[in-house]
Amino acid sequence: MEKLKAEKICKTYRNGKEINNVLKDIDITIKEGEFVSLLGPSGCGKTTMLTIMAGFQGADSGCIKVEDTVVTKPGPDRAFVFQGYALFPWKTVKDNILYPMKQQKVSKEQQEEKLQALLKLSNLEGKENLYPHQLSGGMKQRTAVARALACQPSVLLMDEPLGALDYQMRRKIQEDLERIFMEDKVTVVMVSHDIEEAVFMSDRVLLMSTNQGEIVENLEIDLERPRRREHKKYKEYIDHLTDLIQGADGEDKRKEDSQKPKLAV
Ligand SMILES: Nc1ncnc2c1ncn2[C@@H]1O[C@H](COP(=O)(O)OP(=O)(O)OP(=O)(O)O)[C@@H](O)[C@H]1O
Repeated sequence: MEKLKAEKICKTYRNGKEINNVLKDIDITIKEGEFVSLLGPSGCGKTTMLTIMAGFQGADSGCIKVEDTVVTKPGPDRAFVFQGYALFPWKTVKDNILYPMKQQKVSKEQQEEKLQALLKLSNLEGKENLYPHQLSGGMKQRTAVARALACQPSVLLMDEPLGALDYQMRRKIQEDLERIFMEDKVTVVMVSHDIEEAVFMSDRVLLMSTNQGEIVENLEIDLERPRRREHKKYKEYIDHLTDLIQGADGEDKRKEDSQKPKLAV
């Protein structure tokens, strides 16, 4: 079943006289329960696409649909995890996770039930009364994901969710998040510029180019979960995407790309 659809999304930013055509006619379809990464070089429009999906800003033309409902503004059907986590520093782990449920006027009983399930799922049991400054980067990240899942969103949108973590911690949290999403089965769109992370986490990787956000590769990651980094195919996927990104850096390749028909994915 189709969960989220971006249809012919166009977005141009204007700074004074300067015009920046960031996205042109971008089509993306994401299935229920699918984990899709938007990968690409800095400035290619990944975050712009994600914030349009979230309803934080509108497209100039085209539309976003979640289960056939057109997105016009942010809503509880789409949870967003920001790069810096955006936890409330004055609230404990527990109160951060409860916050969206209170906003949604979920009953006290259900709040408690969901809280316990999320603490367990996110491996945060025993940490519920700590404040964000008392947590490690990984715990903050898991709290942010638990809070995002609290309202059972249709779609989870994550912008470079592990960007603030060091290499070792990133790998550990990738595995934690994989386990969470294997259980929760939420539909996820993640922005990343880390090729390995995109391959590890995703069912499908969409590679965007700086040529108006054009999607130059739609790569299904056909590997069983939990993923194994030593798998031969895992390395092949990474090498394939690395080659494409390095190739796309060349001006000639970009010109060639712009003449190819667009991928609708
Ligand atoms: N609010 C804005 N006003 C004007 N220009 C913007 C705005 N937001 C983004 N841009 C420009 O649009 C282009 C795409 O930005 P975007 O943040 O979507 O890229 P990105 O692929 O997410 O980059 P990165 O990986 O570096 O975060 C960039 O050239 C950026 O400078």
